[in-house]
Amino acid sequence: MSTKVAIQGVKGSFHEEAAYKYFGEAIETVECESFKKTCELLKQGKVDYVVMAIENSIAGSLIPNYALLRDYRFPIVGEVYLHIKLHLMALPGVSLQDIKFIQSHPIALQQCNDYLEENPQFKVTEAEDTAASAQRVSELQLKDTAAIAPQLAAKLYGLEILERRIETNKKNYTRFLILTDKPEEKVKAKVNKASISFQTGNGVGSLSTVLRCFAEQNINLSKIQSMPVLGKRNEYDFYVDVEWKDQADYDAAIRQVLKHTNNFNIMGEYVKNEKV
Ligand SMILES: O=C(O)C(=O)C[C@]1(C(=O)O)C=C[C@@H](O)C=C1
Repeated sequence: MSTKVAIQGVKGSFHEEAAYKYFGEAIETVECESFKKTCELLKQGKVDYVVMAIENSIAGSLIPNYALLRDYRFPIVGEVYLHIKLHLMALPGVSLQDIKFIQSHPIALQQCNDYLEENPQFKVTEAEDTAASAQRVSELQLKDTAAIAPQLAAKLYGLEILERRIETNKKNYTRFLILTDKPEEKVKAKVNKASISFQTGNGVGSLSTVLRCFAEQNINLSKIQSMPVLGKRNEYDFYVDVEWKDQADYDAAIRQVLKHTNNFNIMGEYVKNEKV
């Protein structure tokens, strides 16, 4: 039986591309209409993994997904970075002059702001995800509508690319997390990154004391995100990603951090995705 991976969106979306990049193409991707649905399927044992976007280099963190990580507490077992390349696509035979409407995922639209501003003749509408907009153009045979989507979606839904690489910033990356409820035995020597959450007191220097523990052990902090603790004023959960070269440095830093934090949780230890 092939590995089942829940993705937000339909086949041909960046989530599917991220799943293929991490697992290879011999998997079965399971389409979900929301990130919450992907987590529910994992909880019910209907899939083996979830692929979840967590941040984009232009749009920033996907904050609601931090709440899902907090609520479902699935271990993070890996990460994938994708170079996001966006194309304008339409039915075969349709030319740019025929296009009146453009559809895509709101984040993808945001990433193509310059192109859309330079072409005010197009009426822009939001879709559930990039590939769903390509699927709709194809299924409804919309001759006046183009989708902004990845190349994979053009291939899958039989569309032709009218304009290539219309994203404003060509250095456009999205980071995805790989979640599961049955963590694999990782070869400890290879693991070099972790996602951790904790709370600190609301006092002078309490967060900097924790961060110093990492710095003193030569541990690189690659991301920090805070989320309010539900129902508690001025109290936050901090989510940090850390990277290391020497496992002993990481172990020592964690021993120190434990002395200065509450609700400390290692959400996952995994291999950093170096190749983008
Ligand atoms: O619409 C898609 O194809 C998605 O996979 C969603 C998504 C996102 O959630 O940010 C993924 C990567 C890109 O940044 C744009 C959209």
